[in-house]
Amino acid sequence: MSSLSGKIQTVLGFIPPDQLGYTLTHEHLTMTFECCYCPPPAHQANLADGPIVMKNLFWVKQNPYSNKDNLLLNQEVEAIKEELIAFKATGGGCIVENTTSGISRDVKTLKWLAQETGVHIISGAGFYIDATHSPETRSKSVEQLTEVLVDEVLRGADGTDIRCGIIGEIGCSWPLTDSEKKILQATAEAQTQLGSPVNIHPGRNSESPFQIVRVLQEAGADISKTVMSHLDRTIFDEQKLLEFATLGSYLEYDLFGTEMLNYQFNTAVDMPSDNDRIRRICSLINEGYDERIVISHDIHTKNRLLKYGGHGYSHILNNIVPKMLLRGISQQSIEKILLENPKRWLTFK
Ligand SMILES: CC(=O)NCCS(=O)(=O)O
Repeated sequence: MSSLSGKIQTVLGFIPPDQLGYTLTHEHLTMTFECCYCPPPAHQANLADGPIVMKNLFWVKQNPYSNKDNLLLNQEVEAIKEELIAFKATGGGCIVENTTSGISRDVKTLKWLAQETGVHIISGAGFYIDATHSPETRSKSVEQLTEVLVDEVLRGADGTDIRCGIIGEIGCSWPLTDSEKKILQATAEAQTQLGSPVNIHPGRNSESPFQIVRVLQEAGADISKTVMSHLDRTIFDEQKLLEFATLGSYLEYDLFGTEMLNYQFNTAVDMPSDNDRIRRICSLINEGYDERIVISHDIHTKNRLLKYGGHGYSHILNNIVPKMLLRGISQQSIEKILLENPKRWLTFK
């Protein structure tokens, strides 16, 4: 049993699990996303540079990864502080901040935001996708990577004493790279030592979550304490989703608020709408999985903030929960999805 057993670790220290409150399990409050910049087509090249303004807002919403300014969420600390104050006033309690090494994790700013707003913030240990791995990260053995993860949870991240309360989001591509596989193996080992919650970012292929679970299981991970993120853009076939659900991870629908014609990272995919997400969640509940579902917005670009006409961090509490109730999801299931499941996941074993 680890020294963290029974505790939840925020950037301000431990909290008793009962103090958590309604929790968004996958957000970003400060990060950069230049690693995933997608140049616009030649006839729209002028839209890549320059700020977000009313005139280009719809285009940015449809092409969020093609405007360079939009990728710098780290420039919006004041706007995000205001949003977190509103999130708390709406009944929100906690935000799990999934920014890992490679996309500019900034635990000092997370600590400041937690102090200023009273929202519990939980920071993530580990590494984003291969494209962001440094030569030093690539050269590490599984044992050395495990040490990094354990250190970020037990001692602090990025040269500070601010400790991470989950491992993740651990970035995986499709196909999985050697460096990502080593990090998954290290994640399993660190999870075994710490009893920690884990969050995984799968590659954009419906086989990716299955492959990741296999790698984690072979390395001894506890899948029941692992969240599989971004299922909304990853598994579309209902039978396949139910097959995945039997593997025992938490099932995360975390792109609430994202509605777009073309999904730039995989144009073969039609990005679901919020109504599609709610329908999927209804069917998972009907199949008996309400104790495994968690939800979030995964805000990672500026255009999704209220300041830029976006849905903001309170969209789920303000708009999605009422729509879920309207579609027959019970208040009891909502309490599980927003409170009980996150609490169980976030409490160290
Ligand atoms: C920050 C991050 O990885 N967000 C996920 C974007 S994706 O389109 O679902 O891959």
